[in-house]
Amino acid sequence: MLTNSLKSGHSPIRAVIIDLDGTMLDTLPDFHVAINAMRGQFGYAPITQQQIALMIGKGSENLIRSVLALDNDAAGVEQRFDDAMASYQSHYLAINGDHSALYDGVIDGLEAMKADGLRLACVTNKPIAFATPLLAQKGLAPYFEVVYGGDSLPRKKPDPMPLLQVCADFKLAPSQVVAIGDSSNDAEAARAAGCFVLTVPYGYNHGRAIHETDSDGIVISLVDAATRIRSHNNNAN
Ligand SMILES: O=C(O)COP(=O)(O)O
Ligand SMILES: [Mg+2]
Repeated sequence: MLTNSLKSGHSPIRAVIIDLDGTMLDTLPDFHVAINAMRGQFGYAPITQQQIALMIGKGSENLIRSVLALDNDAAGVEQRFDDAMASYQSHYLAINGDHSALYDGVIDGLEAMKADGLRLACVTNKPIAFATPLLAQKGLAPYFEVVYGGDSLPRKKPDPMPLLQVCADFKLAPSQVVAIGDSSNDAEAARAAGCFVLTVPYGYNHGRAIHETDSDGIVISLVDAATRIRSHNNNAN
């Protein structure tokens, strides 16, 4: 049961907003290849997946600034930002999905949610031009009625804007919606929107244990999440 469902009078959950990187797909190897291709072009030494994992979660601009900051002062970062971003984007699009894999239980979890009549949206901080072909390539696109990338709206997670937009699209109150993600960005956005939030422990949370993030529960897979939502709804009014 979702923690907050212990409150009396809770309504059933009707929709689920699911994060992409670190929740449905292990995309770290794609980031690694694209970032090091960009770094090679600029004459910078390759960096490790572990370094990149700490920088993922707040969208491409934040990632590129963090990567450039390894070799540049603040002025150098801004000076090289546009060229580095263009290089990174072309390298990423060239390999998008080639080195990424679905986490266990993703398809089964999405199937279970669909079977339970839940509406599904994907909200990612990944640019929409990366997210759309990636969802299609991995067979995830048909599950989602709505997809928002980090550049689809004026503000991205941890701002609640994309989650509130999904609630509006689905004509649901935030209290009828649960977000599932791997990072504090997802949890903060959900809390600010007034949605429930479940977290997964296997993704990228800026190097922090997911237990440090405030949520309504930690689920080991999307199958586990589907089970929690079903039990919440069985106890709802
Ligand atoms: O691209 C990122 O920074 C993270 O994307 P996510 O929101 O799907 O985890
Ligand atoms: Mg994520």
